[in-house]
Amino acid sequence: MIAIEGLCKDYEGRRVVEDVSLTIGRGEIVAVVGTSGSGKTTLLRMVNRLVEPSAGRVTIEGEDTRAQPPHLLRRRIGYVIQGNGLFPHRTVAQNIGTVPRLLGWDRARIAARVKALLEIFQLDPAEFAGRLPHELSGGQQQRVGVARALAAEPHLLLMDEPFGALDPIIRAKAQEDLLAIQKSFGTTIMLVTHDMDEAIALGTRIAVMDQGRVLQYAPPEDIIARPATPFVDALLGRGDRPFRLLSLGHVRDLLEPGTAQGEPIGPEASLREAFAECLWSGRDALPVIENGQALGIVRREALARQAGRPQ
Ligand SMILES: Nc1ncnc2c1ncn2[C@@H]1O[C@H](COP(=O)(O)OP(=O)(O)OP(=O)(O)O)[C@@H](O)[C@H]1O
Repeated sequence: MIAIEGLCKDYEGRRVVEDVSLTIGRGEIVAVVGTSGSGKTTLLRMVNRLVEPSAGRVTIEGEDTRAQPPHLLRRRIGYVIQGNGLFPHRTVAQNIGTVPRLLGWDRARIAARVKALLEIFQLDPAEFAGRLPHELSGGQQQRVGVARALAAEPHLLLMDEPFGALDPIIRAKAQEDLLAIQKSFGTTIMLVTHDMDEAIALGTRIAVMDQGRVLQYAPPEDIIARPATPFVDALLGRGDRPFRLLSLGHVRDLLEPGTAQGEPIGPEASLREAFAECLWSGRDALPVIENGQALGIVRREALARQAGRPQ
């Protein structure tokens, strides 16, 4: 568990992070959202001591982060920034192997880890290991950046707008990959994002910041259903709330017996996608099919009900 206790940061007498306390459970993904300048990056960087707090403390599994020199602390914590921050004159393999090398892993172990990570991120090692960052697309660079951060198997991964520069399709894929990796490694993730949809899609909990303070720290469904302040409400966007709520659920949740006509949908598709498909195709129900087998239907009326404010 990570405990952030009464964390503050002052720059030239101005407080930019004000008394932030949060606990992050093992394996959680905490998304930090808020307006520009609200202190998100500063908060994140105080966790790995790229920024030293003015007051308060951070503990990881009960150990104060000040118990060891910052450069040693940072070898245990993955860090990914927008635009990936890869070393331009080092190959993909050398970039990914950076922290394991610093930790003194032997060559064979590093090579095996680099190969495994490239495969996880669907980059053929034979083709990509020897390339320089500028020989990759933006999306590939971003994947290498995440692979590098995960190389030494950190328990904690800090991510600052990691997908901000990606187009919507690559971004959705990168988010999917991150969720899959998080599931298989059990990594705890703290992620700063401007994008409320991203926070809702990825976060087990969301911390909403404004002017250095955390206004609400709760699971996405609570933030949507019960925003703590008018600011949180405004950040969510009133017009989008029903759809954001739907994006949290899956077709499997509203599956009913029956048959329906037309293009089917899979049980793992989001309720938002199913509702959009009903509206777009003018159908009252969609057939739900998995691996060629009919499972039942999902009805527009049930989807519309699900989009209403929870009681
Ligand atoms: N090194 C610094 N010296 C002085 N002021 C700073 C420094 N770093 C950040 N700030 C100020 O602290 C405030 C919070 O900045 P921070 O980068 O944490 O915000 P943010 O929420 O991440 O913003 P954005 O979403 O635009 O990246 C801003 O007003 C910024 O100008």
